[in-house]
Amino acid sequence: MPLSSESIPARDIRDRLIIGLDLPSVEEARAVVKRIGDAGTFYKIGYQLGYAGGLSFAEELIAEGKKIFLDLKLHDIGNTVEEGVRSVARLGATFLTVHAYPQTMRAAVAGKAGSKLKILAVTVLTSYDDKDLVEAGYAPVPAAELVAKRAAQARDIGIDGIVCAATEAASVRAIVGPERFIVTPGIRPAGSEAGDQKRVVTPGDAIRNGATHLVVARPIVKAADPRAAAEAIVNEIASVQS
Ligand SMILES: O=C(O)c1cc(=O)[nH]c(=O)n1[C@@H]1O[C@H](COP(=O)(O)O)[C@@H](O)[C@H]1O
Repeated sequence: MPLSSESIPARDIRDRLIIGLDLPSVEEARAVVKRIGDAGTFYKIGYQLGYAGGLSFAEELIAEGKKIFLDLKLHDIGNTVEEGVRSVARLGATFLTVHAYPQTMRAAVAGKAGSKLKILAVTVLTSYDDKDLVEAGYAPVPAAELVAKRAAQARDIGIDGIVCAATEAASVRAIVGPERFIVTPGIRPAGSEAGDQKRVVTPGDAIRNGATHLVVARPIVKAADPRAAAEAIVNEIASVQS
């Protein structure tokens, strides 16, 4: 069963919104986190901030009681991924992404052994549609089909959760079973700009489709009032039965 907003306490509903700190410096990220205050409990740090001091900042936020998703999207030879994941596991983050290639996923599962870190497998990026897959060298395959194949492989390898577009969350749930996390970026509140995202869904529909967590960056961190933008999404999550 997907998480139900009726059966989980309010703090856990806030945890279902992961705010992407896609910002150029720790100073700017710290200022945004301060403005969001207790409306934000779970933050994602990816390439932009991660390569600009963001890993130390992640440890700072963890020490303050926030949850951290390190979106490093690892993909390399098995030994490098395994040792990299082992290093990340020591930081105390909650989630880490790897690309959903079987070798990479197996190495990540080995590297996190004995830690609390949860590995999320990125299936097909939400900025890709079927045409982009062909351009990248794949034989014509609908993105949803490739997502399903990779989700099944992730399940068989013992990955903790799947990153996919919320358009595929319901079919992924049927594949991975009731326990795994389904984390969906490409979320756009009604009326907001899609930007480079192609498979976009509103917060409410993503939860209805079975997402356990929503990843939202620009619609919050670039908003005139980031706290209000985060609160509005949390309220939308809370209003939906899933
Ligand atoms: O792994 C991710 O978080 C991710 C996977 C994916 O398929 N699509 C995707 O957009 N993301 C990340 O989710 C965030 C979405 O940002 P916004 O489009 O600004 O909300 C970015 O930080 C992306 O790096």
